[in-house]
Amino acid sequence: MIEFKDVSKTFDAKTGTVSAVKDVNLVIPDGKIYGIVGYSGAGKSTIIRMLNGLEAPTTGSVTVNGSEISALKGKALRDQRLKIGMIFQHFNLLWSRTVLENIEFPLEIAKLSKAERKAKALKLVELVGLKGRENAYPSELSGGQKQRVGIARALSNDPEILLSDEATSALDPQTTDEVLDLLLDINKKLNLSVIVITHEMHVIRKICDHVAVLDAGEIVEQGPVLDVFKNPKQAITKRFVNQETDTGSADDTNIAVEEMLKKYPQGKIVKLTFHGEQASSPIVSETLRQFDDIDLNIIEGNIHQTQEGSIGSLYIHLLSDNQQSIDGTLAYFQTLRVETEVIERG
Ligand SMILES: Nc1ncnc2c1ncn2[C@@H]1O[C@H](COP(=O)(O)OP(=O)(O)OP(=O)(O)O)[C@@H](O)[C@H]1O
Repeated sequence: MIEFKDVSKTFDAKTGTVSAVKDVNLVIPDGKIYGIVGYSGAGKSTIIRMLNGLEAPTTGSVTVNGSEISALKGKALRDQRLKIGMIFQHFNLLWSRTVLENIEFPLEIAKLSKAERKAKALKLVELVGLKGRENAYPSELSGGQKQRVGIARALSNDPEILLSDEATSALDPQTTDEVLDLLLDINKKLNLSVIVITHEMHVIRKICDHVAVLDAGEIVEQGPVLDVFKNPKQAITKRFVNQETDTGSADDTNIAVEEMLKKYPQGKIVKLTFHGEQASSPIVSETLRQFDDIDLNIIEGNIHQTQEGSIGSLYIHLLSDNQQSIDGTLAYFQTLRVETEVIERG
């Protein structure tokens, strides 16, 4: 288990004191995939650096399986670092070495014999789906293949934790999904804890069990991924969730909503968010059967899968001469346990 307890980190810069991480509390259980999402400058790198002992917290403690990282020195710290494998946005491969040699590199440092290194690296090549490419150089590989090498290398010392630092940010959407599927597969096969640092909610939604939202050094919201998607509380979390649940761009949606509001100023635009079984229930037709003086236009909708089930969102326009029916419809959605948000002109 990884625990950040009341962790703050400040830096003394020329411009004054920078508060990079503020009073962070996190508990990451073994074997889970835990996401930390934040925009640039939110403090993600500082959190990683405190986890692998490159920075010490100014106050508070970071412990991994009971040992406090900032108290470790010399060999104990080096041994602890071996328990954390890392993968990076730009892969950090050695360009003059083949796939196999890259994977063997940490094992050379760990002073394994040539035969042991090779046997282990070959197993890892197979695990990450690169069989047949052992002797290729990084320049001969696609981005997704390079990241597979990065993953195999990160696993070579049998770490307890895999730390993914924006590992899919340089990849196209399809390759991103392939690499995420591989991380999921490795998490299950090796029962490894995976910490995913990202600015992309898609990555969180697709593989994480739990998410913490980091904003200006603070964790402003955290919880199981489905809960956070269903009911984001903070404005920044809503922005992250909307990255994922809106089908068009935020601008397209805003334009469509503005047009609808202009066209039917007396109606209401409502965003419905539904999950699990509701995502496949005929909610719209059930609602229309209940209220015969309601007209309902669908503006746009979508559905996505998370590790805990599906989640969908639907923008609708409700129109009626009878305000009570509109209120009744909104209340009816709530009885169906659909999250509703009335969109007002921004
Ligand atoms: N060594 C340092 N000295 C001074 N300020 C620092 C130092 N390291 C980080 N900071 C500041 O702390 C804040 C958090 O930085 P950090 O690199 O952790 O964010 P991040 O979320 O990883 O951003 P990015 O995704 O852009 O790397 C920023 O304001 C940054 O300028």
